[in-house]
Amino acid sequence: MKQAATPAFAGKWATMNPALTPWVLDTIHHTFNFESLTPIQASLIPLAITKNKDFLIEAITGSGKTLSYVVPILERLIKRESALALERSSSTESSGGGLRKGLKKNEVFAMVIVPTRELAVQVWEVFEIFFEALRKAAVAEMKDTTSKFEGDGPEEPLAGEAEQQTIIEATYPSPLLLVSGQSQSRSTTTNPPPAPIIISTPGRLASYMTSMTSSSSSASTSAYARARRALSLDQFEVLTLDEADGLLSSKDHLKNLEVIWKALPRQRRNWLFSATMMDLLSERNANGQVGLGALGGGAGLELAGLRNLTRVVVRVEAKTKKRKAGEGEEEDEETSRKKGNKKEERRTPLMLQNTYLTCHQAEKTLQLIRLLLKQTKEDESAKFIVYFATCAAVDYFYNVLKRLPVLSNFHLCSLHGHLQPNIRTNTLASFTTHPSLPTSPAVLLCTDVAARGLDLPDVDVVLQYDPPSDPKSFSHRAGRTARMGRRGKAVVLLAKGCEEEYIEFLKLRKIPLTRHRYLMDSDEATEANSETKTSRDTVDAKTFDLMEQMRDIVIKDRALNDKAAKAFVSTIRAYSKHEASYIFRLKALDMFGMGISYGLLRLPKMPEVKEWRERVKKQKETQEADTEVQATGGVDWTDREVDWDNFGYLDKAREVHRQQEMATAAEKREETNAQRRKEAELRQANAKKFEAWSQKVEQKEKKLLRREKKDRKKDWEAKEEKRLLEEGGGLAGTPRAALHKKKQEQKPTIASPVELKPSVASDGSEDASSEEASDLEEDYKEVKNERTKRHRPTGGMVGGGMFDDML
Ligand SMILES: Nc1ncnc2c1ncn2[C@@H]1O[C@H](COP(=O)(O)OP(=O)(O)OP(=O)(O)O)[C@@H](O)[C@H]1O
Repeated sequence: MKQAATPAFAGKWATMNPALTPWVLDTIHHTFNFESLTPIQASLIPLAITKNKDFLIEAITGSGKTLSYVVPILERLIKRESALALERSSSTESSGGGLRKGLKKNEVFAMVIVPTRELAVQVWEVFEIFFEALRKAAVAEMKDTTSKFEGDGPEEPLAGEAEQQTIIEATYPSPLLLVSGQSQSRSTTTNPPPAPIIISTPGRLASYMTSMTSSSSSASTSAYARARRALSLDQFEVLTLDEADGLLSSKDHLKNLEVIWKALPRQRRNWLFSATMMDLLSERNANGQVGLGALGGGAGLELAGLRNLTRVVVRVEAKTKKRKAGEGEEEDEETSRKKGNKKEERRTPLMLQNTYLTCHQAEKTLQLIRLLLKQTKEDESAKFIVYFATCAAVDYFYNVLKRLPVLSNFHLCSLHGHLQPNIRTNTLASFTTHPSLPTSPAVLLCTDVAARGLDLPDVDVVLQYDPPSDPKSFSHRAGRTARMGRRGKAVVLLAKGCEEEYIEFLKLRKIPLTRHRYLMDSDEATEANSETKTSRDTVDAKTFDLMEQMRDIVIKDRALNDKAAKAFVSTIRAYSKHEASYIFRLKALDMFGMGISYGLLRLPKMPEVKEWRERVKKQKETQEADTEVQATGGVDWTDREVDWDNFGYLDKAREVHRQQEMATAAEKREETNAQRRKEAELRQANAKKFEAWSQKVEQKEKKLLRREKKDRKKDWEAKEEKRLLEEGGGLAGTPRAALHKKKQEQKPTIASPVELKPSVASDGSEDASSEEASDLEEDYKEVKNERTKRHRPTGGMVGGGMFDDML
């Protein structure tokens, strides 16, 4: 795997026009051991040295962009120093020391801003190589002068060696490195003095500039004014933003950059570098604005005074062959070129074998492990980088994978933004200096903190466990391998049946991917069955063995279970924020598969999981086609049986704390329960009281109602009586009797032995039957009166009337 192809070069450093300062050229030749320029260096360096323009630069990863700005900054600095030295030596402001030095101690000439502390350290180291060489040259020059003076007989005493060193270090101070947890320069003070070149992340630089307030500044002074006063920026010339698209598409970075831009003089050179620089120009912001003006929700590059940017773009062309659909392709571009295939523009290195592997969500960890094993055994790879979506996921997988027996010979390191700065530094050093061999490979598990700009030597394979949320990161991640003409391989894991559209998406961005075959267990791995496996619908049985192995690790320490849950939840949150959200749909994310792949003991309680459970249940019960659930390979979920109360932390202090918390919680629960019981009893007692009272009220109300009813009846009867009196002179008896009669007429319900017929025909005339009816009515009344008499409760007799006899 460690073969290297010749990178494309474009001319020699020695013959560059304009010629480089001798000690700069010397350093490139003898310290870096570079003889030729890369295409981007050949295109940009002469322009950047000679033209007073602002540049927007895009060139693929690992193509030497760092030297493309380091060298011009140095050349411009040298020119400015000479000019000032001349100007100032004739005035009283001579810097002294007898060496050619024009800038004053606090005068800043250039700044390089990068998104991460690791990249800042790396850039600082490149500058420092030149400054070391410069100091060595100055020492040699001094020695020369000394021996000359000694030969000639000195006129004044010369400085000793230690003193000379101090003068030289003060004259050529190292660039000032401003990053979290560290301020590296020759100075050891916490707030180091400025040097001609400052390298920093935006946040640290902005706070450095604003914290260096002058004595006259007040709280009301603006941040920019304070920043301007803090440093002497009169001689400022070059502002470089490396990974500029990353910096400018982050709101946090933009806020800090605004402070810096406003403090810097408008008359300056701006150089913006990235492997994906042009993506930024075509990106839309939330308001639909396109291009530079759209950046940062309106802040835009115009804040930085960037208007007339000259674009310098170096792309690669690859010869590609026509492929048959479904063909297993794993061919690098060099092989393709040799076969004379047609040209295609691309934005990734030619020597990068950029691939994707599809598998079920549940199989991702299994495939990751098989990739690591296969690459070391078959391709002799020794250095890997594995990208995850979140810090928590890196942390968890680092802790579980390093305990898996199958990876016992791997040296695992973890790098993410939640680690302390010194741990980050040590991790990176441990990864880069590890004597990686296929028998003892090194693996860096990380987030996008290590996606951009890091020049980690000899990385053979980049694996993306989670595709990046920001598609721009994809080529930066993959670009940590195949740098400067070396061969390299990148594999992104995509969930089968739902994430494959990403392949087409990247193709449109000129990042073509080829398919990587699904990897079988080494026992059964043959090309033939691997190919069949790619089209399978069921989940690899080994997935569940791995899940149990991971669970066995997690069950040993509750801390791992916490990490697992955090990793799972944070990854789901990150998934929901994918910029390509129409491809990476949260709705289609197989929660059970993910839980299996993470080796979880139980699934966290979150709405997304609940929803997924319901969908799987529905699919099972109703057999209703849910394509997203079906695409998972039919995995189900079962919690591991765990005695959660007795599942403790290995860390003793933490376990004691948990036990205490449990005891407190139990006490609290008991208190709450007691309180609840008391409340319930009180409620019951109150209810009883209320019941008795309410019954009384009810009875009273009923009584009142009855009285009202009675009164109303009386009123009505009185009215009726009156009315009948007025109308019914012809009716027999007293008004009350008439009323009684009328009532009887209206009361048809008591069954009479003979059916009563209407006494008045419908036309109003009396008919023959009406007399008969009237007689019958009289008989009936008599019978009824008789019965009523008998029914009167006299002598305690109950029941037994005429109708009863009839039964
Ligand atoms: N002219 C050259 N000849 C040989 N090697 C070089 C040359 N210039 C740079 N390199 C080496 O190439 C590697 C990649 O360079 P560098 O880190 O500058 O790439 P880059 O384009 O900035 O990559 P990225 O986009 O990932 O930041 C480094 O190890 C660097 O030392």
